[in-house]
Amino acid sequence: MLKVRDLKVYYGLINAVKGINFEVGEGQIVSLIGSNGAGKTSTLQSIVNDVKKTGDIDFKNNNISKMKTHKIIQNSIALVPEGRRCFQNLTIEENLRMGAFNNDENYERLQDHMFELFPRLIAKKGQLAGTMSGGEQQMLAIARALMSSPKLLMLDEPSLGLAPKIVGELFEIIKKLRDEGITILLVEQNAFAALEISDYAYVLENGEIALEGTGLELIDSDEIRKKYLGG
Ligand SMILES: Nc1ncnc2c1ncn2[C@@H]1O[C@H](COP(=O)(O)OP(=O)(O)OP(=O)(O)O)[C@@H](O)[C@H]1O
Repeated sequence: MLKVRDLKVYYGLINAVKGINFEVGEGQIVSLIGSNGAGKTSTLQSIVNDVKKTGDIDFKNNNISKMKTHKIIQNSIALVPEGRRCFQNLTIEENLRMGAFNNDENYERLQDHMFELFPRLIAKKGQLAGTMSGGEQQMLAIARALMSSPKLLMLDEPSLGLAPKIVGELFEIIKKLRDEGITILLVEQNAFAALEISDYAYVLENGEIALEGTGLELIDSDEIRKKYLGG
C-alpha cells in the first residue's frame, strides 16, 4: 500500500532522515521504533508532505511525493500527530464532526461506530476535549482521524505519557482497526507494546534503518532486547 524509497529529510544542515526505504503492506500494522531524535516523526511528516524532503513515496501505486498535504489527506491517509492536538475548546462530538468535514460518508453512522470502538468516549460526548484525561484525548484524536475514513492511519507515539492499562486498551483498539481492514503505520518509543502487535517493524537509528523484521523476530532479537526492551 505504501512504498517509501530513498527518503531524506533535512532541517537546514541537520540530516534527520538519511535515505531510508520501507514498505507497509495493505491490512498490516507496521511500526517504526527508535529512540528520541531517530527521525520517526520526520518520516511520518514527510509522507503527508509536511516537511521538506527528497525521495519517492508511492501510495496505492501512485507517486504522492509532490502532492499537497490536503490532497494526500483526501486521498485516504490520516496522521494522528504526537501530543494528540484535539480541539481543546470543542466537545467530543464537535471534534468528531471536524474530522468528518471532508467526508461524504454518513456522519451518524461513522460517529456511532467511533463510540462502539471507543466506549470511554460515549458517556462524555458533550464534554470539552480539553477537560478529558490524556488517554481519552488520545482516543478522541484517533477517532477524529478515523472520521475521514482513511485507508492508511499513521499514529505518532500514541502511548506517550499514558498509564500502562490505557496503553494496553489503546493497542487492543489498534489491532481491532487492523482487523477491520485499516492499514496502520505506528511510530513508537514503547518498543515492546508496538512490536507485540506489529506484523512488521523497522528500527530507526540516527535517521537510518538499523534493523527490520516481523514484530516477533525483533522481540526475540538480542540487540533489540538490550537496546529497547531493557535487557
Ligand atoms: N523543525 C526542526 N528543526 C530542526 N531540527 C529538527 C526539526 N524537527 C526535527 N529536528 C531534528 O531532526 C532529528 C529527528 O527528529 P524527529 O522528531 O523526526 O525524531 P523522532 O524519532 O520522532 O524523535 P521524538 O520521538 O523525540 O519526536 C532530531 O535530531 C531533531 O532534533
